Amino acid sequence: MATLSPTQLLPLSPPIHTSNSRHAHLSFQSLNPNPRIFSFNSSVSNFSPLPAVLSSSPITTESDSDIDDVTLRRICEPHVPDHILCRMEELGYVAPTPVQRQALPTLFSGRDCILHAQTGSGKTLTYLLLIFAVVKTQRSAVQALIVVPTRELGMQVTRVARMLAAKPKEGELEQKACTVMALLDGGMLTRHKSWLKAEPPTIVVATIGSLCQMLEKHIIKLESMRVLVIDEVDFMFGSKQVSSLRKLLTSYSSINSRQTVFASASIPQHRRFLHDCIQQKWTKNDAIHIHVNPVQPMPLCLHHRFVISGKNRRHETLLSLLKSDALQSGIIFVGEQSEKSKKAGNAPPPTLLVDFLKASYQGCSDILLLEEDMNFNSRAASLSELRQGSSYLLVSTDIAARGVDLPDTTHIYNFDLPRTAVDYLHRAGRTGRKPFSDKKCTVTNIIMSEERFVLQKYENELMFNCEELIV
Ligand SMILES: Nc1ncnc2c1ncn2[C@@H]1O[C@H](COP(=O)(O)OP(=O)(O)OP(=O)(O)O)[C@@H](O)[C@H]1O
Repeated sequence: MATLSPTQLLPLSPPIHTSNSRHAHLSFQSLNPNPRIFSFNSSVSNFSPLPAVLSSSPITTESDSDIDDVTLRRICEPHVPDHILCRMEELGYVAPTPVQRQALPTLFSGRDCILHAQTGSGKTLTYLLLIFAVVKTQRSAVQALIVVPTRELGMQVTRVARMLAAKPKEGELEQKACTVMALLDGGMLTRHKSWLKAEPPTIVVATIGSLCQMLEKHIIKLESMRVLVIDEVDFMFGSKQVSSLRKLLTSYSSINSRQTVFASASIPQHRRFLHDCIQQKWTKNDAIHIHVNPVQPMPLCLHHRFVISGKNRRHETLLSLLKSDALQSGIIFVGEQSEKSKKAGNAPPPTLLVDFLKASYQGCSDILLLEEDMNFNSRAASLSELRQGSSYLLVSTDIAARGVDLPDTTHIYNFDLPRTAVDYLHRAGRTGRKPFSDKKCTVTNIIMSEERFVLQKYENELMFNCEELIV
């Protein structure tokens, strides 16, 4: 199984026809000269003609004005219980985002789906609403499983699911409240064991490592699972845990008894992935790829800049950017420490940067660190502190690049360039996360002159423009 890498994207075919021109789609295909390298299933060597279900068609046949007025409630009724819809509205989810408008009717029809839409477009609420439509809280069994790549993303998805699942008001319904368990690496598995034995939760949000431990010991059972979601699917298939993921998709439950949803903002070679999903029986034959806004992989509200800086001046460059941006809240992405540097006993670069900022930057009350080597409690504490603070500066490795939702983030700084275009897309997507806001957010790259061509390559692949800033 090969890992997924950045691929060049190019408009390939003419728009796939839709009955409504506003939903017209273009398909993209990787230009990678050796497609097997990036395959989700390198064993599939001969391509049969691609299945006819490759791209989404418009789900609705309503007129333009109806579409403009449509509410999430209208799309979800009668599938999602009313108390969940009320809670959803209390939380401020009233109008659907494009992915919700396009995907929910298909999801409610029971089809397996690859949910492919920009960062910050509302994919989490989309699959959670499907789950709430399907599960029956009277049954005492795990009925929905959401698999995520990191503990941080798992905590966030659990938080949203629990907010939506808040107990029905007294007398309103005889229903039991829906329970949500977070089964995440670094958690207390003994506590979870007792919970699973006493009364299985309705929804489980899990990282694959912890989940497999529970599955192998038969502590968690998935026979009653009706919905399986794999979030950040391209990352999951490119990770070391791919064999566990394949096993989960094929051995612990049957595609016929569950609905399978794969979600991500980046699915390189998505046509091939859909093909492999069907061939490998990870999904049913009529699985659909719903690709929202394929001509624009990067959210339009982002303004991209770059600053050329000498290697030894990057801390000062960052400091002067922070001062001139007068930012409210931002994330600074730093590359991982090399093995050589670790062996030499050097402090990790994110730690050094936090120390530098604490000593020299007064513009932000909270300067926090998030990196893989921190213990799980400190990682959790960093994120929950951020969610409470009104102004923050988070210094992080790519651990915060996928899925983490901090809607108040207005600025992203790439102190080190990401390794791939896909990584750039996800880092940049940690800002501009208020679906109905037209506020511009900024992504700034601090680069050395010899890195300009790398950034240019990302601009071409992801179809955005980066403006030079002289500081
Ligand atoms: N219908 C809606 N109305 C208002 N806000 C919404 C709606 N749906 C989602 N949001 C908000 O949009 C933000 C982004 O949503 P979400 O985290 O689901 O994005 P995503 O598509 O999963 O992004 P990523 O690919 O980066 O993980 C969240 O803060 C969420 O609360």
